[in-house]
Amino acid sequence: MKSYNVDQFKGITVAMYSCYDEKGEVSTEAAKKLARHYASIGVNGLYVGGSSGEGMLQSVEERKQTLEAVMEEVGREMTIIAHVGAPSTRDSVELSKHAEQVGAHAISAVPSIYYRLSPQSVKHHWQQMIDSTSLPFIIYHIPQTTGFQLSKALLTKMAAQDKVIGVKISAESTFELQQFKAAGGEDFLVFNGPDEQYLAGRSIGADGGIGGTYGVMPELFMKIEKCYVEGKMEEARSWQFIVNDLIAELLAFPSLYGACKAILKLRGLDTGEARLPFLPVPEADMGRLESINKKIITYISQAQD
Ligand SMILES: CC(=O)N[C@H](C=O)[C@@H](O)[C@H](O)[C@H](O)CO
Ligand SMILES: CC(=O)C(=O)O
Repeated sequence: MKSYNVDQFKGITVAMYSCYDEKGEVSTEAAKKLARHYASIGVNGLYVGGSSGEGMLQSVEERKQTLEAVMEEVGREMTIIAHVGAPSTRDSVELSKHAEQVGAHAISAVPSIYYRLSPQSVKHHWQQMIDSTSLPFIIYHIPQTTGFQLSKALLTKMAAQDKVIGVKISAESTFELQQFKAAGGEDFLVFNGPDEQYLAGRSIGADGGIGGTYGVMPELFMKIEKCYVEGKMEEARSWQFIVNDLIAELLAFPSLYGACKAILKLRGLDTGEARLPFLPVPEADMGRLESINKKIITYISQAQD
């Protein structure tokens, strides 16, 4: 049994999008407003500075500022996971210590990126972060972007530590998800990564999900979760299909993050543009984006009926 309260991480965790001002600088004001918005609709947790949060495109200082703003605003009401992974172990450890100082509930990290690393190097990289704080640690497995294939053997070794409470798995294999859950044991948390497979992941053993597109429609993922918990599988499935059609439309823009952030802006939640190399929504596509936004809003109101 883990000595940490793992239940607080279950359910829907929004991977927060980056928050910038009109000049492209980190905006703590926008981060607070966005975090407050999620708290107000009853989202369980936030994942800060991950893929959707563009942590890899930000300086260590910018990442600290963002996390501090989120903690200040909602740290007492929501479960906050700080993504502290950076290419260098040094920066990752600095971010880990900072996350503990400001009261985050857990730290999480991808393997170091760019270099092709041995499993021993990745294990050591993660271990330095783990040993630098008393916070629980969540592995972030996203091989399609990092290139690192986390083996069941390494996962099992990591999960044996009390502090390693879970893995967020963004690989699209639900087989791998199930195998990781089995390897980690009953109270080892597995978070579904691909939003398109939330229900599939949940059905095969995931304890909850952490996702980027949740950010523009958390209510719909909360609805899928509710239907699943109540055993209404057909209804859960029909909501997942609705969500998937929306995600397919969002993926057709030059950048998914750019499109989602533009949707938030249409709703009065201005988080600035995604940072380059992520492209903004082309002017010519704004009409299409507006109609997707309207569709999402309609579904959200139906989900709440
Ligand atoms: C690479 C990436 O951003 N992955 C996210 C987290 O796993 C997902 O939430 C996706 O954004 C989502 O599933 C859309 O494909
Ligand atoms: C964790 C995740 O889904 C993201 O960072 O986008």
